[in-house]
Amino acid sequence: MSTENDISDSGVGGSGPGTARVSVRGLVRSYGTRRALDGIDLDLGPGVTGLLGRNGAGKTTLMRCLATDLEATGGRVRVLGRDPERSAERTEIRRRMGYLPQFPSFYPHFTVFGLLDYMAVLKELGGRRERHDEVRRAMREVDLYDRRHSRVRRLSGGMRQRLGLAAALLGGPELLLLDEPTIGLDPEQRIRFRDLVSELAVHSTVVLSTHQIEDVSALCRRVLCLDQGRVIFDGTPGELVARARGRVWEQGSRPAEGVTSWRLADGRYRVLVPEGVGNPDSTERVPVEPSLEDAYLLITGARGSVR
Ligand SMILES: Nc1ncnc2c1ncn2[C@@H]1O[C@H](COP(=O)(O)OP(=O)(O)OP(=O)(O)O)[C@@H](O)[C@H]1O
Repeated sequence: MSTENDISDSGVGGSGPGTARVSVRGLVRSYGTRRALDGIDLDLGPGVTGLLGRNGAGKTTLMRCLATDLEATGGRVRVLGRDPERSAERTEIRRRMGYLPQFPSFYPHFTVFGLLDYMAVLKELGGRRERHDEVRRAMREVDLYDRRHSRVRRLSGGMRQRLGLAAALLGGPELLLLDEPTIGLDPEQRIRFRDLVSELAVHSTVVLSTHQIEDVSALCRRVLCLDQGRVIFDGTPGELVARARGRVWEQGSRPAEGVTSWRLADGRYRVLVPEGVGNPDSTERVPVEPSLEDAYLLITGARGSVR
């Protein structure tokens, strides 16, 4: 019989409750009277899971609970087989996890190398030589090695984001929590990021909270959509897209209210028809294959014209 500690050490496994790196039951997190998370159940194994949801849906709150940065108000959380409410176990989780917060902040006067080395010390990564090797590896992974002597305050926004990612990668974490990691990255760096995360996710569990639907399409085997602190979809990107089939159209004129629509570059309109609403009334409408973004907008109940 496997125990929770076996799980964390196994390095492999699916996403059932017995083998999960992250296991959450009935998680509630409130801020005062506002319930940001309202009963989340979740088991995550290796691979990349995308976390989608509108602003305020609860994504960052969930990430912070998994990162041991916020305590749950109710429910049960296990990360890498450990209980974040127990001090010693919390420390062990932090040692074995990488976390890129939504708004990472750094000491501006440190150099890139100095800052990462400092974080590696806090993570208790090996002796001096091993630690420095690991810092160099992380800098190369995010293409910051040439900037290792630069002060943090002199880095561009995208470079700072990559610095945060390098910090999260230190020590080869079994669990990587990335909260909007590709904000500010140029297309070349974004591709590099996807390649890196995809490679890591062969053995690690990666949770990617993002508004960049293309990143989810490119990287995620599994997608969770949150709405008002609840999981409203849990499945593959393909299953999410399948739900939108027959509900996406293009037409020449702006549709009546009650559907989501926006004007395209060629002057036509893309129209998303939610369940329970009749199809568009235009005779020149054409059904089109939904994208993941269409499916996401439909499931989160976007309404009205997007201008
Ligand atoms: N520190 C806080 N104090 C009070 N309320 C908070 C706090 N942090 C978040 N909230 C509230 O909790 C809810 C969920 O916020 P959260 O930041 O988790 O959403 P999110 O899905 O990450 O949003 P975004 O996409 O805008 O980053 C929101 O209603 C938000 O206003």
